[in-house]
Amino acid sequence: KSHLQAHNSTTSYGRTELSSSKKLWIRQRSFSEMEVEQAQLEDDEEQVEIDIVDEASLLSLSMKPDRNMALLDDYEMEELGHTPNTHHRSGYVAVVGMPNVGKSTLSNQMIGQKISIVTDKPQTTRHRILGICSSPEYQMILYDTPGVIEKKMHRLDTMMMKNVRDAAINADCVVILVDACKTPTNIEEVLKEGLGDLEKKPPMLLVMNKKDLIKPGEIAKKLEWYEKFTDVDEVIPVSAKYGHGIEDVKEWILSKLPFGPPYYPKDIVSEHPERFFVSEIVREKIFMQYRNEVPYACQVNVLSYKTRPAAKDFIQVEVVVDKNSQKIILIGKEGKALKTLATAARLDIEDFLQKKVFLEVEVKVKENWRQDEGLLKYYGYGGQIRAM
Ligand SMILES: Nc1nc2c(ncn2[C@@H]2O[C@H](COP(=O)(O)OP(=O)(O)OP(=O)(O)O)[C@@H](O)[C@H]2O)c(=O)[nH]1
Repeated sequence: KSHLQAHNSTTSYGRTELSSSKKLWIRQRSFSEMEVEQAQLEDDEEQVEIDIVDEASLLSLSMKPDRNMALLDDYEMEELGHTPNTHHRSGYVAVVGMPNVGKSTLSNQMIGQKISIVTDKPQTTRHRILGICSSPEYQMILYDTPGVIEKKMHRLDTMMMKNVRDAAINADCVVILVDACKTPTNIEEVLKEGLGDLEKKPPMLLVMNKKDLIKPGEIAKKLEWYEKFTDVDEVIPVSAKYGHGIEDVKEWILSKLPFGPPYYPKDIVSEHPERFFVSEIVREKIFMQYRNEVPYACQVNVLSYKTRPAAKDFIQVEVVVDKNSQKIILIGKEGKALKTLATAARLDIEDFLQKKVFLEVEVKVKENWRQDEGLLKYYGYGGQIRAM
């Protein structure tokens, strides 16, 4: 038997191990009772394991799997009802663009599920969110790259930049997002940051987002400008927020993807563990509730996530900040601010997971975490995320 170890299961989420590449990923699967018990036992030992975890158990989000080492073997295909189809297309799509242009909104619309956080503050997407958009005929693996950053203030920013580059190198095509409200400018800078000095550029689509905010005449003029002064293969105006033009974007991407079997089972929407979404939701709420530099100084870690068949899931989260003054702000008078944050986050997490949870949020000070390369890697900024 090949790459996947099959689990027989009945409820909730499970893990599948790719024994050949030692990759762990989550998919909608279920556990037998014995597995639930075992998972609970493992959970109790989790804290210890985190410290000794080796490189092999990290998910590499930028790695494009080799087709020959297909993730799905014949057994899986059969189980998922996927019959070999020579017209099936699949591939990797890098979404690049300046901060706040709507990359997360576009990805979420394409996948039809809220998977990356959307706020009106720039640079909130730190990790690359890998969303998977599937239909019986295709599978698009979307890289929602972090916002391209101009000022390199922290080591964190440099590591984010590297992630952006890796994303484009692996892509079968690139979607460059620009804000339709802004005066057209050369996209060379964004491209250079995104693609680096690639010899052979993948097919490129320029998506002019937020078209709902400008007049039709202006759209036409800007569209013409981009067609004339950039070397992208096509320009499509869309309104990601209102879902206009999304199908056209999908159609263009589809035409650029190579023929081939799916990389992942069709029921997967993302390669990230659920706990990653939990921390992203908490981060989103921090951005919504606090001002100035506070949200940018926060790192959210999920310390423990226990699934309990007979009770609410128990989730323990820590928010790491640079300074004590930030901690005081986060907690607020008599802990009121933190309570508001935790409630808002819990409601959204419950909505996302479709079940009730118990959420515990704690604030910790770790001076200068944003300059500490070791800590940053540990938090997953090296283009990898810890699989737990
Ligand atoms: N009017 C309008 N607003 C939009 C549209 N698409 C996105 N927005 C808004 O623009 C803001 C930024 O959207 P995001 O999707 O977070 O942008 P992003 O490019 O992922 O941002 P970073 O994480 O900073 O890279 C949010 O307030 C969105 O609601 C659109 O089509 N029309």
